[in-house]
Amino acid sequence: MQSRLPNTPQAPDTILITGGARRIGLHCAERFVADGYRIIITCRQPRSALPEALEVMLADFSTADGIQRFIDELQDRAPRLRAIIHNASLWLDDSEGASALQQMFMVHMQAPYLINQQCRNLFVPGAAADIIHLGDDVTRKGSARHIGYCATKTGLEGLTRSFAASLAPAVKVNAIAPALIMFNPEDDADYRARALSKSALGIEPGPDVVYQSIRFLMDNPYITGSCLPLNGGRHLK
Ligand SMILES: NC(=O)C1=CN([C@@H]2O[C@H](COP(=O)(O)OP(=O)(O)OC[C@H]3O[C@@H](n4cnc5c(N)ncnc54)[C@H](OP(=O)(O)O)[C@@H]3O)[C@@H](O)[C@H]2O)C=CC1
Ligand SMILES: Nc1nc2c(c(=O)[nH]1)N=C([C@H](O)[C@@H](O)CO)CN2
Repeated sequence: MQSRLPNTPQAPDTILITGGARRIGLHCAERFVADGYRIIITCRQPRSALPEALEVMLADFSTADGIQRFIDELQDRAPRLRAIIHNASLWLDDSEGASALQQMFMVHMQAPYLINQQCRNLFVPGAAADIIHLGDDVTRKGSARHIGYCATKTGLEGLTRSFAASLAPAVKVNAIAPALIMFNPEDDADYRARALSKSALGIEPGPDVVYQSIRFLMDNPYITGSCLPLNGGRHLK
């Protein structure tokens, strides 16, 4: 169960997870619900099979107007936020060139930037507060196959350090830099074998390692401006 702060009549109880209707985000949302939190997730289109416990906000961060509409609706809801998890992401290669880079800039950088800037008031003064950015281990050395993706995830890691400095001590801001967490259904056997071989531990760990990392950062009062590697030892190979 979540730890209730003493002397805070209404402890913050809501966690926002962007892109939380599928895969890692949905897993984390379900784990937080089981731990007693209210969860708001965003997705671009209505989804019928989501757990009823999840509050769903439709949001498309591909345009400035879409980001601002989401922020305005979130302000109208005025949740008492315990944390914001910036999970939404596009993993595009460079075949679409500048169009893909622009789309990933919007999702990986402009949306977190504006949401962090405009929604800091939704955290409860004096209560624990966290912003967590989902980055990528690939920022450690670059990516020949996902140049635009890597650039925008690198920018997101830069936002981590800047917002950590800007929002301290009221809000901790950290990043998690995963490598392979979970494959996509279309990943073939050869791709899967090659991806597994890139790390020292050689496993597809599944989404709960991301949830565990998020909780570690939320539950630790003395970490901010950091980027937590979650890569199975890829840096050792
Ligand atoms: N899966 C892995 O192995 C790894 C994942 N990561 C990172 O972890 C996080 C979660 O990964 P994963 O679950 O695979 O992510 P997904 O590829 O499933 O992306 C998460 C969600 O982001 C949402 N999204 C995409 N574009 C937009 C947009 N324009 N506006 C709003 N939302 C958007 C989508 O939700 P919807 O379609 O419902 O709108 C999508 O399901 C990501 O940030 C990813 O980069 C890093 C390394 C490895
Ligand atoms: N938004 C996404 N980002 C990433 C994904 C994904 O499915 N969605 N997947 C990966 C890969 O697992 C990679 O880490 C290993 O091949 C990276 N980012």
